Amino acid sequence: MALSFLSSSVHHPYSPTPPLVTTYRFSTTCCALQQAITPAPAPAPAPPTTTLTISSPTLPSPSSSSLSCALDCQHFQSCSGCTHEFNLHRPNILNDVTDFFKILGVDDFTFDTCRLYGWRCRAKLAVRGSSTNPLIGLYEEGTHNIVDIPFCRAHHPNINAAIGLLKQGIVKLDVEPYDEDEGTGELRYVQMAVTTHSTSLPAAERYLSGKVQVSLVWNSRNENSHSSEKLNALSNFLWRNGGPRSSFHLIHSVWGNFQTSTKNIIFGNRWRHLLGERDFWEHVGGVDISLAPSSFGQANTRAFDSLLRKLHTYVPYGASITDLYAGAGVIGLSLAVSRKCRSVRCVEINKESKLSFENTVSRLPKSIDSSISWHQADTSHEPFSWLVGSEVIVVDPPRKGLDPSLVDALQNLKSYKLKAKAFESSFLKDKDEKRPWILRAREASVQIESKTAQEITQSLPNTLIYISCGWESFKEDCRSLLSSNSWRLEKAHGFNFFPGTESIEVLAVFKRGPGVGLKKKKTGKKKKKQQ
Ligand SMILES: C[S@@+](CC[C@H](N)C(=O)[O-])C[C@H]1O[C@@H](n2cnc3c(N)ncnc32)[C@H](O)[C@@H]1O
Repeated sequence: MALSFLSSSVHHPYSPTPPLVTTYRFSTTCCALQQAITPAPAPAPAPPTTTLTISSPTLPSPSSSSLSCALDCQHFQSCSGCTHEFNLHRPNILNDVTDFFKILGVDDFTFDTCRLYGWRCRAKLAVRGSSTNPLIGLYEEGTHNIVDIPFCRAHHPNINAAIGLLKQGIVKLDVEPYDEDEGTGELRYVQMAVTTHSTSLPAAERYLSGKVQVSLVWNSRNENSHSSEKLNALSNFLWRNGGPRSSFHLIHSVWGNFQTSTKNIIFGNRWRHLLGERDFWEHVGGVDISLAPSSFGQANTRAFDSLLRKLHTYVPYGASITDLYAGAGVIGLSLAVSRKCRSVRCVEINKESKLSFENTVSRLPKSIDSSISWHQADTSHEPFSWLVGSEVIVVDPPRKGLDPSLVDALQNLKSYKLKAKAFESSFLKDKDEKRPWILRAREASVQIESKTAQEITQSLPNTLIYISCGWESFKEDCRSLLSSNSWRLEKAHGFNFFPGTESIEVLAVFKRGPGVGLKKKKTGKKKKKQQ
């Protein structure tokens, strides 16, 4: 087993002084290996619950793998971010996941353990405390107390460094952190997003040299309020000390977001670009993607890339696809390039993602000959209209899973189609087009036509690819889809998107048509041999 010293130990001047703990992580040749999980190995004996503190570095023996894949984070007891301290490469939930898929006939479920530390490239953190002692972190479980997490092991190391710099700025400029009880103070939250996309660096150095886009959530209506001078001063401080002219270039850009609501909503609707590059580029799934701070972005960039590459293998070349719950359309656009899709429709409720989608499209290879569209719409309204006309449907819903109306449409595709036909024949006599899926295609929020004329078909999808970050809701949706006999489950893969937690990301591939139901339990009776 190959082990490497934690490369994030490169000490940045704004990183807080690290504790005297030497840690190890498996290199990609060990924990990040793809494992076929059949059957699940017996759980490793529980290691002692003391932090692994080693004064002089010695490599742990291979038998201590549970310790080597330990979180080893001093914030573990108080911070609510991580729930598991050991065996980060194998979350406890995996046994349930493996069993679930096995019962449904998927024996070759795989699990990609991905990067175990420094994986989080996007973090939203509360800012509380005082201007002399700011606290930046997550809530303690079940409370509204903030736990300061300067040494978080999940954060990309440059997020921790940027937090260190931000704290210095708060103290120096006397910025008042938000007080939830009083509704007073200036800085409420900060979002840190890391881009690891600098092609001016050798590939091996890019990840750890990532630059941080800092979004400061300011407790005012807009940038004209009396406290915004301080926001600008804080932004300038970050730029002067962490921007391209500083001795350690750490900051990619600084944004302001304005929020005065007393509710538990992090962002307000108003965003202002303050300093640095406006566009934030990342490279995943074979494409350059642009992500505005207001758009959804996956937290684990590397794991998402692995998932996308696996997903590509399930989409036929030249297919027409619809990407539901699409965000900025990263999945759809990466398929447009890698699978040369004939058409790609992305559907997303958040209008803020539109600009990011358009930016990403602007960098797609010119050779792409695909009809591409992005629609700001609620998938739960008339979902059938988004299902018709594509061979492959990709769904990537939030943790709560698919909207019930979408599950219903997926379960009853054929009857919807019959209704649609009746609808169509009653209207096609009219010159005016009334079919909602055709009208929607025309009214796309963003539409890029293919160079080759594309026929709008009314075929039904044959493949459904479900990407899930919510295991419990996935199980429910999966059972509903299978129980309708409209879909069968063909493949499933897991990805360690959130090491240290009880969550994993699942990629499941369904094919249309009835499949084998739940495997019957063996009764122990031998079947008579057929003569
Ligand atoms: C887990 S994210 C996936 C985003 C995108 N697939 C990606 O990987 O970047 C779920 C997305 O679904 C969107 N969403 C939530 N409810 C929706 C709905 N009813 N209709 C359309 N989109 C929705 C959210 O705004 C969010 O962007």
